[in-house]
Amino acid sequence: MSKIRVIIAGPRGKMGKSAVNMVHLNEQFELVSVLDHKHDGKMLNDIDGFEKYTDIPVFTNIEECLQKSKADVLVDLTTPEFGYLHTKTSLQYGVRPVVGTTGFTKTQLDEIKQLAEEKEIGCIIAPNFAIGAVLMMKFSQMAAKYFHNIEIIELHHDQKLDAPSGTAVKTAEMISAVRKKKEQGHPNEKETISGARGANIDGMHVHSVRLPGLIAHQQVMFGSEGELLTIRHDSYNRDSFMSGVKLSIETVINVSTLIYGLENIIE
Ligand SMILES: NC(=O)C1=CN([C@@H]2O[C@H](COP(=O)(O)OP(=O)(O)OC[C@H]3O[C@@H](n4cnc5c(N)ncnc54)[C@H](OP(=O)(O)O)[C@@H]3O)[C@@H](O)[C@H]2O)C=CC1
Ligand SMILES: O=C(O)C1=N[C@H](C(=O)O)C[C@H](O)C1
Repeated sequence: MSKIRVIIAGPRGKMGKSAVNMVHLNEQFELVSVLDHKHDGKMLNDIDGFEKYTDIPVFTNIEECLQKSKADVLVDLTTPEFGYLHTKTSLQYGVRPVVGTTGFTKTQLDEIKQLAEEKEIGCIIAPNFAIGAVLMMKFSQMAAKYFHNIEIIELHHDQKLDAPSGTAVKTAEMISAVRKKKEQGHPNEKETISGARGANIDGMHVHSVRLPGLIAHQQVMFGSEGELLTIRHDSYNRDSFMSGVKLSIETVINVSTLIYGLENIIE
């Protein structure tokens, strides 16, 4: 069976490094190139820390990268702005995107869905690749059928660009699909300092903590008369996300539409 040819966008990043390693170690994948806006004309093994990866060109331009790489899949682990551009361009060139980058708007997600359907090309956007995090979201959705009073606290490292996290937004969306509509808190509650109650997604409040030392953590709190249920997930390193990236690369090859969230492909 021929190998799945993979491009990684953002190889020097925290996630990109782990993804380069995972693809390199996996016999069914071949890393054919990387997209890195700061290393024009070099090979990957010219970049500090990547010496062992030989014969892999580095492109700075997404179109040139897609034209020359003859890839099946582009894995994007960059920033919300560039991740969106890379995803759309990749679909336009018939290369299937697997997107871990978070911070896309609803309108951007709708555009990507429409483009994937027009082109009949698979695309997976996963706000969280960690299997435990996907279970945390599914368990929260189950609990929300019984507990309607919910607050979400997400905690991340202080280099994160987007808030709230993609995982928190996805969790709130999954809960909203089953929860009776409700505005959390007292009907007359008033913030004396703006932002005190966090972001509001469909009446649920989402609180974003940013501290050095953290990686990626979330707890969903369900309050009821005389009891509190807390569902929590912690990622302690970026390798926790790699089984989900691997599964997404294997899956995206066989689908022809947008899949938003790993809960849609995990049995
Ligand atoms: N779905 C999931 O499970 C997970 C998703 N994420 C998401 O993945 C994304 C990356 O996270 P993380 O690795 O922590 O972030 P980092 O900041 O460590 O890495 C991002 C990398 O992308 C590079 N980059 C920026 N713009 C471009 C561009 N135009 N072309 C190519 N490379 C570019 C950056 O380079 P430079 O710094 O030189 O600008 C940097 O090396 C974020 O959106 C994050 O939220 C993170 C963890 C898990
Ligand atoms: O930036 C991160 O680190 C992470 N981003 C994703 C998100 O926004 O949910 C996934 C995970 O939480 C780590």
